[in-house]
Amino acid sequence: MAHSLPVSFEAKMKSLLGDDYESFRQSYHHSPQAGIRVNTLKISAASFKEQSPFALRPIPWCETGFYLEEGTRPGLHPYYHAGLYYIQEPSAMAPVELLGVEPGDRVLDLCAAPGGKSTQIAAKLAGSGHLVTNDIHPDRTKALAKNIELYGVRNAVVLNESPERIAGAFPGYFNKILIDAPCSGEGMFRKDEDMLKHWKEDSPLQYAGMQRDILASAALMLEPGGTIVYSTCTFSPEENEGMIAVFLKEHEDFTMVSEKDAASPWFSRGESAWLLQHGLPEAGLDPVQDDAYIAAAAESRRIWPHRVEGEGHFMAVLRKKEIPGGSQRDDSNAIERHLKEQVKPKKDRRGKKGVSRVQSRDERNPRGKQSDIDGAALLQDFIEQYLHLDLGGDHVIMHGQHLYRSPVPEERLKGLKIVRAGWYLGQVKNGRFVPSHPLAAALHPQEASQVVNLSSSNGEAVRYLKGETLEIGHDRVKRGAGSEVVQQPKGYVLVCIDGYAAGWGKWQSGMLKNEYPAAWRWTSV
Ligand SMILES: C[S@@+](CC[C@H](N)C(=O)[O-])C[C@H]1O[C@@H](n2cnc3c(N)ncnc32)[C@H](O)[C@@H]1O
Repeated sequence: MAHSLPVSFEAKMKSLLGDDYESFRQSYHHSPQAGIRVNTLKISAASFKEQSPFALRPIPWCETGFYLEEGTRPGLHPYYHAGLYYIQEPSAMAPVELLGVEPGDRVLDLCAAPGGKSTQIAAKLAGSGHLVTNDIHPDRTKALAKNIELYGVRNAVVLNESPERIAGAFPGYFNKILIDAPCSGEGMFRKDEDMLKHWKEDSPLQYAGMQRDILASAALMLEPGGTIVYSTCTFSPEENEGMIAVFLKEHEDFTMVSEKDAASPWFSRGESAWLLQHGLPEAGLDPVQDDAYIAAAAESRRIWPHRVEGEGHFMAVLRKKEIPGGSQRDDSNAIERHLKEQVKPKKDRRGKKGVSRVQSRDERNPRGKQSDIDGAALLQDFIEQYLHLDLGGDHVIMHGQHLYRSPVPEERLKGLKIVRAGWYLGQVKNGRFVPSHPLAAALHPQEASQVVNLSSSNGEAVRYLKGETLEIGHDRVKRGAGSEVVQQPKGYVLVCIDGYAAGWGKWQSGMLKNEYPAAWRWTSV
């Protein structure tokens, strides 16, 4: 499709790209490539490849990412609802690959909705360490929270905050931070008509102000030796190399990292020389005095739609210098000590392994309700009856009647707008623990005492996802670990699709009552 582009955008790109402009312009005659990224919290990329309902072609910069053939509709398969993959534009998979996330890391995704990169980070954490994921727009955090839950992430906190306020609560705390910045979106013109419609000649400079503030807050939250990846989906030098040059000038304790992807043939280098044409005075940079910062900014990476199969993207990897001979997390150690004093783990009131006494907001309130305090016991009863799971009791917290397993001490989140305090486990209702859908979505079948498996290929899974009650014989209610039939099944069963958790059902006398949440239901015919 040959998009018509804003005249001033075309003129600017022509002046920047020179001889390369024609092939750049030609790329707008091709459709954008669709992609999916396999959710390795649920299935390995190798296993998914074997059972994939779609033809897959590897995306070179992301081991778990695949191109789809044109016309494929991955959102219309039960595997999507079982959280086996995330539908993601191929270039958008690159920034997290550069962040180098490893299990055990403390990661912040500052501009995260709807959660493509957060789910990718969570997959790399593989349940160890934690993710704080945030977006400033309240509506967009709903989609973010839903995706975190659909993908079975157990170790993420979802916030709806400004970066400055998060910085107040987490100084020097994270070792990896992703800033997938709000931007003028020039790289998405081919894929998203809205970006094209909203673009104005001064959009880059408007976004640049925002980006500068976000980067400054992120710098405060990074521990020495830690890494920030800054990415945009736009071409303008003002929001890219210019932003990085200014950041380096204002943060002498940071350096550019270039070696990580030096050998990546699909990424191009940044273009510092462009700053001489666009954005230097506005950014407060002097071409002579600041030449070292301007040159360093070229160590960034660009993805060009006319050079690879993907939309336009920019990425820079920044490292905070280590403190020679010093503790690398001085700040946060002090805060940690302070928090430990405030939140001493209390003795397990039931004396059992599993859920210890719940940290309840109301518990610290002398007028707290008795029902809240019973939350730990009710949850523990549920776990004993239905699950094989050790939640690590100190982390279970209660907000009102709702129980979460939080990966960060609750005190740390005080005063922040919390969308999800962690893995949402369920709620206390009429004196019972009612398990949540996110609890089911993040379980592995072997962690459930009763499992019913539905097939994706005979219509049964779709009927479940539509909210129907299903006839399921006793012989199909199995123990999660193995294929043994449960002798006297009763109550909650984990409903799986081809062996992957999709939600709850309640089994009784050959009928599976549907517990799939109404808001999540399959609505297509
Ligand atoms: C490029 S999108 C993020 C896409 C997301 N990383 C993903 O992979 O799905 C940028 C996001 O930044 C959010 N945003 C805008 N200004 C922000 C700010 N000052 N602080 C945090 N987030 C902000 C927007 O609401 C938007 O969701």
